[in-house]
Amino acid sequence: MSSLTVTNLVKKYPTFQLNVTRLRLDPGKIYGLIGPNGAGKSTLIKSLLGICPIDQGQIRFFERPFSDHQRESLLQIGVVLGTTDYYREKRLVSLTKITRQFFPNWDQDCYLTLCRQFNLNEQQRVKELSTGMKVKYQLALALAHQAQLLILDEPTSGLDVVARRQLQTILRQLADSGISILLATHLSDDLERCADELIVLRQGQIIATDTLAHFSAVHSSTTTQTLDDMIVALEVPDNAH
Ligand SMILES: Nc1ncnc2c1ncn2[C@@H]1O[C@H](COP(=O)(O)OP(=O)(O)OP(=O)(O)O)[C@@H](O)[C@H]1O
Repeated sequence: MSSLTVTNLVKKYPTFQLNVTRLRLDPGKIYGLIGPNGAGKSTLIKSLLGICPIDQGQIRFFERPFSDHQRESLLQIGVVLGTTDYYREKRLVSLTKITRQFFPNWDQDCYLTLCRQFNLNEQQRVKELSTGMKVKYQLALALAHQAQLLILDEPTSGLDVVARRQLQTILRQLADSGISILLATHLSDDLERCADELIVLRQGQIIATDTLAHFSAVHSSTTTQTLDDMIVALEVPDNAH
């Protein structure tokens, strides 16, 4: 069973158009969604989640059409979208209490373990958290409702190297347990350490999907070429080098 299937998705903005003819995510894999600034990564993620209405296309989570099964689908998905500043005055403990009511599969032990791992103090208010701590909190919420698919928009960008490595390890373990993960990132470190497959976006279109190993074998012209070099060569048209 696929975790996500997208067919002929179109999302139009006045100066930008996202066109995804086909995309499929399978359980147990981490998909690195990459592309230069403005390529459409966040637009794709928001379109998938119904945050911005699409103009055309079919989205199926766990084989069910999203348009007819929004609530059930969203219960199976964990989401981290940037570091949105919400409910700044609330303590984490109150925010969690509210959040968990929406999720029948909420696992409080898992949530508390993650808070400990991430050094999150539940008595703190949202406004007192650093950027990285906000990301960690969102992740703890996403993971505690036992989502089968995680959709993460640059979750590691505000994290220090220790927290980033910790998160990469957690994501790998989750994928190995059968969870599917869509990870939008600008950090090749994330890709090298945990992605199984790459989805490369440019100007609103997927220009490549490949396993990391195959991508590296095909696109590496020299043994010293880094993953960043290969991505730049693929994403930036020749005449723009
Ligand atoms: N609400 C909006 N209204 C109009 N245009 C938008 C809107 N949101 C995004 N866009 C446009 O869509 C394009 C893709 O933006 P998007 O944020 O999806 O890119 P991205 O790949 O996530 O970029 P980054 O790596 O910088 O986060 C950009 O040209 C942006 O200006």
